[in-house]
Amino acid sequence: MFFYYALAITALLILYYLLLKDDRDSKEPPGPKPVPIIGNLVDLLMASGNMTLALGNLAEKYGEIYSLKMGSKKTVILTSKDAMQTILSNEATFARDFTGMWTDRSFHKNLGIAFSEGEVWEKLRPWTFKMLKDFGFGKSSDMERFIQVASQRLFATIDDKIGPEKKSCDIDIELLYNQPILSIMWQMIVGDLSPEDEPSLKILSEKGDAFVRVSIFGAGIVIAFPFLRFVFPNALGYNVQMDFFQACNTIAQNLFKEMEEKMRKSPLSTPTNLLKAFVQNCTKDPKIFNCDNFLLTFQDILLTSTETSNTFMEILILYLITYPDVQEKVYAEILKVSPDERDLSFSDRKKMPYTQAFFLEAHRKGQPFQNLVPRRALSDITYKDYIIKKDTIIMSDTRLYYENKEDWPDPEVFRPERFLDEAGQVVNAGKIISFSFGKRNCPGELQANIVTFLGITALLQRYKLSVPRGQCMPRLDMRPGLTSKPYPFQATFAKRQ
Ligand code: HEM
Repeated sequence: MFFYYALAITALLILYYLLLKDDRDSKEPPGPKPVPIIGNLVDLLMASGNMTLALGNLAEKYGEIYSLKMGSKKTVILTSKDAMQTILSNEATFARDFTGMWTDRSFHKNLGIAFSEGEVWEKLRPWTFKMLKDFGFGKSSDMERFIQVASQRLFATIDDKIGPEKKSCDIDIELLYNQPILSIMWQMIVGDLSPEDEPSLKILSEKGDAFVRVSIFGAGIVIAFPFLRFVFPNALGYNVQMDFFQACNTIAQNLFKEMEEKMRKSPLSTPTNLLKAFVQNCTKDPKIFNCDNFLLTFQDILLTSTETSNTFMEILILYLITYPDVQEKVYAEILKVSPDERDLSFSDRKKMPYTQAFFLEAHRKGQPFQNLVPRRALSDITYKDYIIKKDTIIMSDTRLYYENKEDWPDPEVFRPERFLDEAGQVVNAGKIISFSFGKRNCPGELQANIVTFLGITALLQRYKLSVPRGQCMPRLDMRPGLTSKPYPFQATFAKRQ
């Protein structure tokens, strides 16, 4: 009998120890006490039903940097610009949370750009973005051509919907720009867009849209408990996500094989696009330049560029219809630089300060990437009096920074003028942090700016946008997901005379 009592007491003591144990070092940032297995999920849920709001709400109690446990993962959350800028610029944070579907999609190997680290990341990221720049990305005249092709295709679809009899029609904005942006990226990787490419683009676009839709659901839970993807693969969207990756891989593999074949026939031809340059490098440095790494680079470029830029386009359209006076001011600048309705070029933006201010304010208020992309500490890091331990996941939340009254008087108001000085020139552009910090920041910032500037100005040259008659004003809060995006809404597209 005594033995069983002793056993029961020991079990209770172990349970008590586990429940109260906090494996945090006193120098680690403060935070709510985690419980075994689920970590701080209850604290997050109690802070808000919306994960992206919950992170900010906890920061109000614990400060600009605090600790949480996502399941068993040690995590710190950064909420001030100073903490993000200092910590994310530290090279000891140039790694990612490489778990769950991110490892499955890359065959459990260190591949590609967005989730790789060490030598692969150090070589592949600068090489890829240099090539994209040499072959069009960043040279605005080539980009302009890519964007014109994509815009013409989109306008033809919209005009078709309006029809010959009418002057306007209502259009769903959700994912409207996914396919046009995808086609721009395709041209940048492959060099052009031929009719034979259309089926591949259609598959990527459809499966990409499905990927984005399911990835909204369950994003938080799967981060904390990656194994759940195998337990509930349908409910958590895992099957759809893997289906998209599989489709990307099949298409990228075919492109790679076809190019290998072409290069065998004429090995000395000069590369004119990223794909060709990649295949050509395979003989020189096969450790980095191989088919697996091409598949993941292809996936990464599509994944990182399409969803983010499409979300930002949705945000821009949302604000243009919600604030018609802002739309009129942007349109007035378009007319001023292009009275004869010629296509704008990226360099025109220098003569359009209000439009630039509109884009900056849309970044501040819309926050397309409110949580940036989590990093992982490669070694212990010191920030002020705190230590972030090796292998801690580092998450950011830009909301409190963008909403604080010291940096932004009247932060709740959408007011592009806050980015203009008295002479009407752009100021404070450096206060926008959507593209993150340090050498692991977003390498596509310039390209994203070119695509969204030319995409929106071409749209406004052709159509006046408004809230459809009889419909309520669209919601201005964002829904959480891979990016924070507007809730589905419609806009009326009326052809300008
Ligand atoms: C409005 C549009 C965009 C926003 C707000 C955005 C923002 C971001 C952010 C916050 C990160 C994470 C950086 C970090 O960890 O510190 C990132 C990563 C990345 N972005 Fe963008 N991005 C946008 C568009 C693009 C475009 C158009 C491209 C490609 C052409 C691109 C390519 C990438 C890549 C490859 C990474 C991973 C970088 C790495 O891990 O080294 N992004 N982006």
